[in-house]
Amino acid sequence: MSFAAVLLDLDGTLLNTLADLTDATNAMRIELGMHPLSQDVVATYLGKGTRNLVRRALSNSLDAHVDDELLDRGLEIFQRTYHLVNGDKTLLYPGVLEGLTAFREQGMRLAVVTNKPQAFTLPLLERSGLLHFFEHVVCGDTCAQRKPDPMPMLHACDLLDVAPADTLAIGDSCNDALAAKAAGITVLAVPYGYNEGQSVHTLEVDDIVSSIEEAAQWARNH
Ligand SMILES: O=C(O)COP(=O)(O)O
Ligand SMILES: [Mg+2]
Repeated sequence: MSFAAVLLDLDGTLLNTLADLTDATNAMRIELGMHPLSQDVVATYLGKGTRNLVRRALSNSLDAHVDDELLDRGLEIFQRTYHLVNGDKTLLYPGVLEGLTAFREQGMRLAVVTNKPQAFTLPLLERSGLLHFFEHVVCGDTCAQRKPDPMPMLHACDLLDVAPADTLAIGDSCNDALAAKAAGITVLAVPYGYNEGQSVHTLEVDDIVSSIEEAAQWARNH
């Protein structure tokens, strides 16, 4: 089988954004009189978009309820701070440039499908030098639903004018795996990102690859 397009997750797949996200999270917690959290804890709260990160960080738990007033205050502080630090300590994972270049050389169309809101995503892709690889960028606030709903991946397929069956997705979390499977898209996982504290081996994916470069080799052989 050969693929016409590749949909790439952003946080934990292309870019290691954990340090900046932790700084903004802790600026919020400190301003609200709470103690800072470690990067390891914040890593388990990533993946379901900014509002869920803020809710999880305020309650210091994965699924506790936070009242709307506190959530809105937290969100305002988080957004203000993250805009200031977005990209400062962000690093490309090894093999990303090689892999994206190889996909393009194989003639594949590329899009990002991220749960990060657009206001943070586009400046970050620009600053990281990755934006030019992608024909489309679908963000957490582009569609009515975010991953793990299939809607943003199906929207990316529509924008690229490719069938889901001819598309490959690559991500680091259950949100990517579930969205891709529900959309009928082949999906690979990388093991170095953030999967809400779970091993990537628990994911229903077609394979696990060590890098985007290895994903491009995998695509060439399938
Ligand atoms: O913003 C998030 O929660 C994670 O974004 P991602 O979909 O790029 O991993
Ligand atoms: Mg991710």
